Amino acid sequence: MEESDDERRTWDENQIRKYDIKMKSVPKHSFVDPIVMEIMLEGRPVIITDSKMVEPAAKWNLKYLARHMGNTNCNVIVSKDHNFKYYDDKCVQKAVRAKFVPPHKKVTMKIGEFVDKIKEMSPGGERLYLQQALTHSVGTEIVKDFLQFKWDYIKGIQKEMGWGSLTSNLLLIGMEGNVTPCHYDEQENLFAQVKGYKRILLFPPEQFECLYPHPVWHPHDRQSQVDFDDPDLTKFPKFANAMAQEAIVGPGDVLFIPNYWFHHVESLQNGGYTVSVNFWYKSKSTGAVAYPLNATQKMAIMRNVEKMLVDALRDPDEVGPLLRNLTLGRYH
Ligand SMILES: CC1(C)c2ccccc2-c2ccc(C[C@@H](CC(=O)O)C(=O)C(=O)O)cc21
Ligand SMILES: [Zn+2]
Repeated sequence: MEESDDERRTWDENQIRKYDIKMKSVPKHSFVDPIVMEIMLEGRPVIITDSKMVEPAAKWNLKYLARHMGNTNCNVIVSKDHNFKYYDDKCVQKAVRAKFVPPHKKVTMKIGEFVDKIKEMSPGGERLYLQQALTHSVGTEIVKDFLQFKWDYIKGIQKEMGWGSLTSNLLLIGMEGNVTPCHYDEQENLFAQVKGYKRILLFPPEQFECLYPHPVWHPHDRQSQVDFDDPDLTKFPKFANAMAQEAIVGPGDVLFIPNYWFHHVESLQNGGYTVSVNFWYKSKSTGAVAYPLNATQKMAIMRNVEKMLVDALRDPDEVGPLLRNLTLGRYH
């Protein structure tokens, strides 16, 4: 497609994927409104408008990025369909590796090649998703823009929220219609939308039981097993009770995705390519644990139990039977 500066000023319903999920809207407020920090301090998502947090990135269109990131070898995910279901090939135990079929492949390419490929995207053809950590190596102009982000505002949030260090910023360039299926991360996330529109469905940790994440030792650790395009309500009956909080973000919007909150992310269909920059932070150290524990702490406990069991049993296939023997008929 031609580099059109008159990018879509807005979006419409038929660009949104239709899922059979009950949903309500994520609150949206200007960065000057004190309610933004109130909502964030409650550990709830909020869309922050007009912050100009990553304003210097507004000029990051494909032409500009190709010109200033030309020599960077970028990580690009190639998928045969619209889903980009993250997997971690490092933790794949050999037993599991044999059965695991990676849903996409990871390649590196120069951004110029990436730009040419997404221009020739054919419907039903393979899709690309560039995700590149923003480090000093992406080129001096890009680094210059990055240093001109509103770091005083960003650091103000980090301090008030008591977060740990900024662990990484990912530059994400997605093709229209790309989907990152429902998953959670173990970090706080300030998700800045730079170009194009994305729709995010968020679910609180309390809905863990409705979203059935893969076992911790599985390559798809942290990802929901439920296929939103075709949910199997026999295997995952509680998915019918899931209630999403929907956020549609466009250029200049920043979405707070709290630690351990499940999120499904889609680049709107027929909306052109999208550019996002995320800011992942280590979460606040739990410190003195208050009882009753909250859902996030219980998810962390469940992760530790699974890790301990797979270490103790060695064979991942023995974890299920042992947990069933432990709980069925005894704990309910
Ligand atoms: C799917 C993809 C490209 C990927 C493949 C393989 C390994 C890692 C990742 C990865 C990590 C983060 C995102 C950004 C975002 C989702 C979105 O914007 O699409 C999101 O989930 C977040 O900011 O937390 C996207 C990806
Ligand atoms: Zn994520």
